[in-house]
Amino acid sequence: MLKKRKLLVSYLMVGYPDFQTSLDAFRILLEEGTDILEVGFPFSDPVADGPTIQMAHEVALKNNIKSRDVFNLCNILKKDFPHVPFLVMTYYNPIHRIGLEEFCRRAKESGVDGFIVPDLPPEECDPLKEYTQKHGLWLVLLASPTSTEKRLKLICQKTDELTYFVSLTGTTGEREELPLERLKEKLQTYRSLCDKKVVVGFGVSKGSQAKQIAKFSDGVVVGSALVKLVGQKNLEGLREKIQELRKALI
Ligand SMILES: O=P(O)(O)OC[C@@H](O)[C@@H](O)c1c[nH]c2ccccc12
Repeated sequence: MLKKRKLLVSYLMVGYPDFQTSLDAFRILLEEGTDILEVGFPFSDPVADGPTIQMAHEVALKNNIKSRDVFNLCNILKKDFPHVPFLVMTYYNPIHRIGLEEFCRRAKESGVDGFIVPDLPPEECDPLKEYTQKHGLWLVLLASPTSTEKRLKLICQKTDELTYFVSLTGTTGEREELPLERLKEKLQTYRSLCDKKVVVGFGVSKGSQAKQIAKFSDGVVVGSALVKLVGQKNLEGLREKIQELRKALI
């Protein structure tokens, strides 16, 4: 299902700054050649997120965005973009609260292809994986520069289709400088252990950064830079940003 070119994974939050604007914005990501859509699910305690995305969680919750809205948005967009994988990015708590099987069932029904759950460690993913497998959903796991070799092997074994490699320790958010040399080494280690695809996220906001990272990975994830533009209701700027990133990954 994944294209051969370098992958552009784009993240936005459902319901930020309001449901309709987020729907229009997700559509722009798809129209401009996003390879994997990362669909943000609002949560009250988003510990891995920096200020830009924290604010998006907060506003979406104030807008009373619920799981029903997240799945509804996926359902609407999937009809027009059936070949793009949709990954719901959510903390574990909402999945647990709704129920693992129920969450998977409703996701599948809405055209969702899988999940990224940043606070679910590989050692603890089996209960959820039982149901993702049953429903044919991916569970994409995260690796970080501090993951040990033993852990990287486990992540590779458990993750579906691709690995989300976090570029740095810390929270999401744009960065002027990324630790590219260290990242390159870490990715070389991971790729010697694992032949699944690897995309790199955290801190990427510019075409030039995406281009450099794509030299030693299968693609990049971009979140905060896009969320910021949507928060300003700057959808033309969003379209230009995606075009810039897409072009850098040719
Ligand atoms: O915002 P950034 O730095 O561009 O990073 C991508 C990120 O936003 C997205 O993948 C994401 C949003 N929330 C998360 C929580 C944990 C890990 C990753 C994420």
